Amino acid sequence: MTETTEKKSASRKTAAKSAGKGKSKPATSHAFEAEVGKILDLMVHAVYSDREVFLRELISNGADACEKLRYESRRDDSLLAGDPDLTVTIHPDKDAGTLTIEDNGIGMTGEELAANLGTIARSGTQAFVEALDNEAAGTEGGSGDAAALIGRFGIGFYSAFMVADRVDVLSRRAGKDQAGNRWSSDGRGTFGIEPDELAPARGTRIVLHLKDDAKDFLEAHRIESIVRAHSAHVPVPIRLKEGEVSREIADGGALWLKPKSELSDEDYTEFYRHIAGAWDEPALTVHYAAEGRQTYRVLMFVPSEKPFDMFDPSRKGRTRLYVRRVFITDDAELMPAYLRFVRGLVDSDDLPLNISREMLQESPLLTQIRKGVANRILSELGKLADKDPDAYAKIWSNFGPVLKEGLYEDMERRDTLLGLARFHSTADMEGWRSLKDYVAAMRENQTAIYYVTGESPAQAAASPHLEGFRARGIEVLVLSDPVDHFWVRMATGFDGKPFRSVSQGDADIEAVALLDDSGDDGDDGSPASVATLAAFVKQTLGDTVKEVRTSTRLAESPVCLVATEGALDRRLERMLAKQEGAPERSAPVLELNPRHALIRHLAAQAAGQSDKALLADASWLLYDEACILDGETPSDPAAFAGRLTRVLLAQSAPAPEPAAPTQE
Ligand SMILES: Nc1ncnc2c1ncn2[C@@H]1O[C@H](COP(=O)(O)OP(=O)(O)OP(=O)(O)O)[C@@H](O)[C@H]1O
Repeated sequence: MTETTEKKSASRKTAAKSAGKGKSKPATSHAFEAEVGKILDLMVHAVYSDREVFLRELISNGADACEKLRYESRRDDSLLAGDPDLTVTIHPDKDAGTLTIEDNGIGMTGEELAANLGTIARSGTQAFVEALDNEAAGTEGGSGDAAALIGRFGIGFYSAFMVADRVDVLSRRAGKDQAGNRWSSDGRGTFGIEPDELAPARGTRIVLHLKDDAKDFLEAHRIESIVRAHSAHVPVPIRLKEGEVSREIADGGALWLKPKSELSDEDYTEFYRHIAGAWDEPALTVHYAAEGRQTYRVLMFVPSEKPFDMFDPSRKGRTRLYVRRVFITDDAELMPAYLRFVRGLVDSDDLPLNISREMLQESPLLTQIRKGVANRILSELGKLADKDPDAYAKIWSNFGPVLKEGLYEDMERRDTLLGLARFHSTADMEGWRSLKDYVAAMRENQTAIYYVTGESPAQAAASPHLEGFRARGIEVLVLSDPVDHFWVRMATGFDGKPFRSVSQGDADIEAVALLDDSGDDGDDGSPASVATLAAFVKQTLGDTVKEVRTSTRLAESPVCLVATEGALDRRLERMLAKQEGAPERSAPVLELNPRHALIRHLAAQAAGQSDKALLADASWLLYDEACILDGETPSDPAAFAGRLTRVLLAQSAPAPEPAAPTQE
């Protein structure tokens, strides 16, 4: 169990326990969970122009409650007794100043009222509250940018407090002899629960005592237009009750059964918002019927904004499974974890209606559906990438880090996913390059797809390892998502070209011509003396480095560190070193740039009769410099400072008399 879920269920239990007590005493007051308090505070003080969204949220909850009852009634149809037509009814009462939203769905017991309407129900909510805290820190009263946050987050039941200064929830669980209860609150810190037989015979009645500035929500035309805009396609009919007369204002027809030609973008957007509990537009809509070995309909959406729970440790998706229009569960994990940001539903004609949620995991029919849907989503993403690269790039910037998890989790679809992957690269730091683009732009004699890793694109791009690649016009992919470290080690390549880190093994790029070789006089120092220097440096550094050698990957810097062939990437190693039980870090290779003035100068000294103690200091300084370029600090700052002082002193000393041996 993660920390959040642990906390959540603990607080749910406490709330449920105190509610249980509440039943024996007439009205008990309970404190809201701290996080709820924050959300409520936001709702009560909301200066949010779209506050009509509360109605969509309450209708959505009512419809969900009806769908849950429809599911349970398959095993026990007595649950529907006397009232089989599931509906959500909206009832404005101008005299009382109340707006009532009632459903005859599953209902809640007293315990459930306390647990569901006193604590945080959703996994993303914790992240929402954190985002809220950050906003509040920077804004007056926290309501300015908070409004934008409300818009990004499906706000749920608590949104009622945007328009009401008191909310009563009367509810009775479906089933024989269930007691009715009333939950009541002004949204300021506490709520009460008491037994109340005025609760509906089955389901939930939510009575909003509207604030003075929210009385326009009592107008029938206003309600109708909100329902048309936000709730026309919830899969349960909606009725409007004026006085004693009631009429249907939305028919509850399953939108996904309708042909695409009859549906507009607005219809899809509204339905997406209902099913995803979101407020953005879908960035991609996938709607189709599969016919063949089995028949099912699919309506899936890729959001245009990141859901708050995208990196929740549970990695669970929230797609819904229906069987012949009956909602079964949103926990069937229809999508592989790396597509968990996709929202929507599958409606199967062939699964048995009485399938239990437990049996779903083993169902071969469902396995087939899962496979078909994931393939289809990936192929639709691919089509979008071809047809509208900008729209696809937006999806990739939001969900690329999640999709990339598939590169090491889903071997079967790895090539498809590599085709969908986009990267920043040294050829285009802002935009997105595909591997196809990369391969097309490869230089003559280039044999591999090169990448550099770093904590940010800017940091990765500043790496000295890139110099030789830049000088040869070789494009390098910039990998800066934590997930990159994992897939890139396992990827076998793309289009027959292996992936290679620029900071690992032999750079292997000599065969690629320099873009501008006018500055290159072909003089690599004297190869013999650089080799002598390399041998001297290796002898001085001992086991600190595996090897010292001349480099092709450097152009401007004198030195750099690289990992040996087959070892872990140095950045990954450093990242892992912070964790417990990490493997010991392996000794790197120190590479010297034979064209660099400093290396040439030192090579000459190594070959001549110079002061070897000073050259040893310089050797260590070269190593320290390489560490610094690699983003690390010298491991022994005092020794580093000592060497630096001695070398600088020798530089500024007058004539090069035979130098006195330096004292260690
Ligand atoms: N009309 C209702 N009938 C039965 N249960 C309800 C009703 N309204 C709310 N609930 C319960 O209260 C919980 C919290 O509702 P809330 O709207 O805050 O979040 P949510 O509905 O879980 O989130 P989302 O809107 O994203 O599905 C629900 O999950 C549900 O269990």
